Amino acid sequence: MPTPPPTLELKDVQFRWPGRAPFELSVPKLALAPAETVLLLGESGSGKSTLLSLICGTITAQSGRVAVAGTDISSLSAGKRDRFRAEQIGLIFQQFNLLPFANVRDNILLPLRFAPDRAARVSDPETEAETLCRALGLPNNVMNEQAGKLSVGQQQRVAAARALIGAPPLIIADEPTSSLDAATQSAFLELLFSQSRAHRSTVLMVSHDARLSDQFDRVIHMDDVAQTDRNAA
Ligand SMILES: Nc1ncnc2c1ncn2[C@@H]1O[C@H](COP(=O)(O)OP(=O)(O)OP(=O)(O)O)[C@@H](O)[C@H]1O
Repeated sequence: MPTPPPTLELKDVQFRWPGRAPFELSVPKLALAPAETVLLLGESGSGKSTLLSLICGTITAQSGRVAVAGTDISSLSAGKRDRFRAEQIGLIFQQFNLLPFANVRDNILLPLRFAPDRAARVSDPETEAETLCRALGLPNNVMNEQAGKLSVGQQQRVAAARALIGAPPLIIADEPTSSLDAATQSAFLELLFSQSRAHRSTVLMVSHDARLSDQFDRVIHMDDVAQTDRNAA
């Protein structure tokens, strides 16, 4: 069988933050396969967030290729990039970024509003949101609860459901477990992976915490994928 194209591919990427203390990041090669779960480890300041921003297309590289699901993000206009991100990438942030006054249902369904193709994959959004809540271990009847009133662990699961709905090819998680104890972290990852595998979504998670390594298919370190220069001229 032919090898499927990578869900994420970076090739000869060069990016430089401008300013008085410029920071340059270069990534010669990085590829993630469909349904792979990858932990990206790195020290503070090593450029993890910069790399995630390049992958999400919120910043663009000066040169090189950053392709998600086969499309080079730099080939898209800024407006098209926003829609592309909503279609192709499920995001779980460190602070979850839920709308605190909106209910769980509206939080989970939010990305579908900006991503018609992703929405089209969900025949019954309400039922799909409920199914994800159940699979992620949220209590029954949580859909009408105000998101800001849930526990931190529950909010994290709502954020995961929001990222997973409509099965985007790539899930990006930026330190989503840093505020949780080890047992809760591990249980959350189990749930996230069982759902991402069911949808064949690739997961790229960034962390400082090497103790999570065993749960992932592959662990990569910033030092191994990227060269950085803090004094780039
Ligand atoms: N918006 C920006 N403008 C200019 N420089 C920036 C910007 N964002 C980050 N940098 C610089 O890029 C470098 C890498 O920062 P980045 O946030 O990517 O690292 P990180 O590995 O995610 O760190 P942490 O784990 O502490 O979040 C730092 O030197 C930082 O000062």
